[in-house]
Amino acid sequence: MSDTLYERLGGHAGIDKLVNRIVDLHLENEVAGPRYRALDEEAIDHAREKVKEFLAAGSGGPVEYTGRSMIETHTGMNVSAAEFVAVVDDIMQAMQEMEYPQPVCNEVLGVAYSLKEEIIHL
Ligand code: HEM
Repeated sequence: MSDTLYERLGGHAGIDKLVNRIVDLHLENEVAGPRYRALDEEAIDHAREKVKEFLAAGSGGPVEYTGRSMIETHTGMNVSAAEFVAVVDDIMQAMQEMEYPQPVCNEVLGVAYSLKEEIIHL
């Protein structure tokens, strides 16, 4: 059997490092940054840990996602399509910096994009 996406992302350690970098990029992001900079440290830490769980569980890792659904989380924010693209750009930039192979980047891109309707304009 081929490796799960979780394994190709480097398992717990890989996802830990990847999501830390993604959230750092979000905080600096010109388009999406204000959303994250508005959170206090506790809320950012919480979101960071939930995103790690979400990615680990969703990629086939031995982890249970204990956070809220994407619809529940993002409802009331009225996230724009531009903010969505900005967030996906950060994910791709972090993955490129960490030199994941292109097929792994493409797979994560596909997963992220599939969530668009559960995140924007809610
Ligand atoms: C594929 C794209 C995305 C994924 C997988 C994702 C995932 C998540 C997860 C797992 C959480 C934590 C849920 C919880 O607290 O239980 C979260 C929180 C959050 N997300 Fe997203 N998100 C995405 C896109 C976006 C976009 C485009 C924005 C807007 C710029 C955004 C803004 C936020 C904010 C501000 C929080 C913190 C909410 C709070 O503390 O109440 N997210 N996201």
